This record gives sequence, structure tokens and C-alpha cells, in this order.
Amino acid sequence: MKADVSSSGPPLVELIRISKRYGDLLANDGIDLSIEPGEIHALLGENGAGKSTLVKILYGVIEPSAGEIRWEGRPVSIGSPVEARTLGLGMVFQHFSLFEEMTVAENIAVALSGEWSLANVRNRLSEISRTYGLALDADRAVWTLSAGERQRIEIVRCLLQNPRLLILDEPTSVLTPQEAEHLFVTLDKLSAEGCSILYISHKLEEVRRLCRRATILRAGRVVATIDPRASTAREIAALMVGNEVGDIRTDAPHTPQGEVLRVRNLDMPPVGLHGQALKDINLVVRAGEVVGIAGVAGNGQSELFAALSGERLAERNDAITIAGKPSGGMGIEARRRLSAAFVPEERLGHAAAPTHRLSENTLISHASTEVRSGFILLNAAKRLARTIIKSFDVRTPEGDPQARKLSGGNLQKFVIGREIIRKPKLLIVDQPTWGVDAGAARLIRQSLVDLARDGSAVLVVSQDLDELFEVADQMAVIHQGMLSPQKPIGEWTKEAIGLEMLGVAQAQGGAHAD
Ligand SMILES: Nc1ncnc2c1ncn2[C@@H]1O[C@H](COP(=O)(O)OP(=O)(O)OP(=O)(O)O)[C@@H](O)[C@H]1O
Repeated sequence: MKADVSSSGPPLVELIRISKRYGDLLANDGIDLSIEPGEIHALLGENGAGKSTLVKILYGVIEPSAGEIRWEGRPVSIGSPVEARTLGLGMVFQHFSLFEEMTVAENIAVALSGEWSLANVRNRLSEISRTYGLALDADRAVWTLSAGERQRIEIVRCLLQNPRLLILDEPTSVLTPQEAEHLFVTLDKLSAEGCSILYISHKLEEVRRLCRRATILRAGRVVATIDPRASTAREIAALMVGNEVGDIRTDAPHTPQGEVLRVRNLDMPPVGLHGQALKDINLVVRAGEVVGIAGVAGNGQSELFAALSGERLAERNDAITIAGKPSGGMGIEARRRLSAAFVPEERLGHAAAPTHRLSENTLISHASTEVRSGFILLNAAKRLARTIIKSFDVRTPEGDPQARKLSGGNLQKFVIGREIIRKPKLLIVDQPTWGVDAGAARLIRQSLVDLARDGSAVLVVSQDLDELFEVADQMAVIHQGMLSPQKPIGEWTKEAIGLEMLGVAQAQGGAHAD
């Protein structure tokens, strides 16, 4: 099933024997990759395989240690993102860099650093919106927009510069299924017009839908270039990790016990001008079960996490009860002492201190066992870090590296492992497998299910519906700070969830049969 994408002229871009060394680690090891004009080319690989490194080299963010880049057959050196854009490269990053208070048109004009007048931007914006089906209102302030609309701003910003190659890094992780489908139509159109696309994703079904060629990296090297349509998602995942990726086991009998978390009529005002208020949240998580919270990003998930973890305190102590104790007014440390553990969405900065070593990062949630009379037990911290690394298959560039040196997915495994290894009575985790490859996602999901089957209560907030259907016993949907009734997973359909996500069910008085 070798891929075949033929074209008469030279490829648009060729990466030849690209290598990047970090100390002893070869993050990219002699990578060859070529992209034809108009091709949608997938770049796949498990966490830490070297995808971000390669794309950063192509976009001029980091310098390769060796190798050559050719653009339409000519050797080029891409020293900065500005040079990359001049050449015809556009990149849509996972994290958007937009100014909340400014309008769509102002944000685009600012990003183009004065090359375009506001009037020009507005004209071209409506033209591009129409041509590519990227509906955007030039005068809306960014803070009023969904993640999908924000992503459209970034795409339009790239398109205004007529890119020849568009790089997209996990673009659908912030989108609803409908928005993702819409994006695919736009990408198909761009490709038909001759714009090439380099598409990084861990979602193999969408890669099969979109791409005719995929380059698969493992440990910094190209292990295969395939036509993804000729393989199943499972076969591609096996190529990425070097062995079979199985399904998760959830078959142990599900017998939930007593309540570990009870949320009663929780209200919380918004933080700042554009935060989301929480309105009359009710929720129960019992020992032995996983409860999922679905919803499109920005509907109050982070506010709910802050309220449940104690990063923000509730007005009423009895609004939140953990292990039988009213805890609404308790801070995070006091809640941890009730055997609760928390994994926030943002792993670097929030869940882990970037410039601290992994052993030091264990202190964030293990201080009670690693600090004695004010002294840090460094050897204990190092031992613990080693155990987490081993049990959760964290691939590290060196023995005890700084957190920032881990690839995104590997840091996620470390942070989740650090909490699960405590065997907490209650685990609350926000977006557990965001940016994580298929093998690691399976490991993380299995650990969550196993923790619940061992008697803990687990609350998973996730935008990934497939994930929730895989791990959750009960589910509720959050929309504009309100939570739908919680129901057993078998009673939900994707359609009913979609209606709750859009708030249609609430407007109709509930699409749920409770
Ligand atoms: N600044 C750095 N210093 C040392 N090692 C680094 C640095 N940046 C990345 N690495 C290492 O390079 C390897 C490749 O990382 P990279 O981020 O390219 O992987 P990736 O395929 O994008 O992974 P993910 O899917 O998790 O984002 C990893 O082992 C990572 O730990």
C-alpha cells in the first residue's frame, strides 16, 4: 500500500535528510518528506515522534542540525516565520494568538503587521469567507466567538497571504463534529485549487477521510509513507507505535458505591469581563464509576474545574461535598487531603512547572509524602518520578528532564500518572488525552477506568465524545455554564448530546428522557 501522488513538475517542498539534535537525543533523524502541489499530506506519529520539531524547522522557528529544504526544486534556508510566510508558508497553531477585545478584522490587520489597511482586510475577508465557506463577521469581538470561529480567523489570516502550503497542527481538537466536517470541505477546496496542506493529527479516521499520503514518524525517523485510505485506522496506529493498539477493557462489573463528589446548586460568578458564570450545577460521582462531562470548549469547563478543585471557592460550603465533607470553601490542598486529585487541561504551566525537573514536579501533588519538617525528600521525589515514567510509558529525552523538554503527549502521561499513582478517592481530569497519540490515549483511558473499577470516583471533562463513550458510565453536557441532567451513558445518543451542546435541548425544555 505504497502511496502514489504523481505530478509532472518538482514537488512544492522537499525535506532532505533533516536532523535535529537536542543533546544526546535525535528528535529528527534524517527525515525525507516531499509534498506535491495541491496535496493534503498527513504527518503522523506517536507522542514524541518528532512531528512538532519537523514542522517548526519547516516554518523557520528552529534551525535544523543537518539537512536541506527545497522549495520548488530550489534549496532554501528558512531562518524565521517571516521568511517562511514570504516564501508561501502559512501555519495554524493549536493555540490561537488573538486579542479578545479586538474585532475579527482588527485581529487580522494586526497580525499582518501593517501590510494591510483595515478596509482592505474587511473586503478580502468577506471575499475569502464566501469563497471558502469560512463564515466570519468582521466586526464581532473575538471574545464572543467559539473556538471554531477563532480557528477560522487564523485560517483566513493565512489565506490572505495566498499560501502555497498550509500547515495545520491538530486542527480539529477544538471543533465540534459539525465544525470539523466544515473544515474538511474548506481544505478539499483549497487543495483542488493547488494549495498544499501538511496535516498533523492523532485522529486517524479524519486522516483517512482527507489525505492521500501520510508520512509516519517513529522515534525521529520515517518508518513509512502510505496511502491512509488503503489501511484501517488500527493498522496505521500499529505502524505508528510499532505494535497493535488494543481496545480498552471496561468489562469489570460496574457497581457504584457511595457518593464521593456531590455538587448542589453551585453558582459562581464569571471571572473577568468574558468569563463564563456557572449556573445551578448539580452533579454526583460515586465510588466505582466514571462520570463524563461533554461540551464544546469555552462553555464553563475550566470554570467548573476551578470550582471543583478549589482554585476558586464556592460561596456555600455545602455546594460541593467531597468524601462526605462540605468542601466548597476549602482550598486545593485541603481537598487533596480528602484524597481528591486534579489534572487541569493546561499541562505546561498549570499542571507542571516548565523549567523544573520531573522529580521536582511530583511535589505539586505529593508534598505530603515528600516534604518532612520543611525538607524536601529529593531521593523520594526522584524515585517517584522514575516509577511514574515507567508505569505510564513516559518517553523522556533524558533521565530526569525539565518538564518543558517533554513532547506534549508525554507530559500529559506524566501529569496523569502523577495523580493516578496516588490512588485518590476522587480524580477530576480535564481533557485527559488532548494531543495524545492512540497508544497513549488507550493507556490513559484504561488507567481512568481501572482507577474507577478499583473503587475511586472519576470525573472526566472532555470534548472528545468517542472518548466519553469509551470510558464513562454516566454523562452530562455543559453549555453556557449550565449542566444538563446526568444520565447513564447508554441512554445518550450523539444526536441528543449535539442538541445539548448547542443549547437547543435546554431551549426546548430538554431532549433527555429523565
Ligand atoms: N527543547 C527541547 N530540548 C530537549 N528535547 C526536546 C526539546 N523539544 C523537544 N524535545 C524532544 O524531542 C522529541 C520530539 O518532540 P516533538 O515535540 O517533536 O514530538 P511530537 O511528535 O510533536 O509529539 P506530540 O505528539 O506529543 O506533540 C521528544 O523526545 C522531546 O522530548
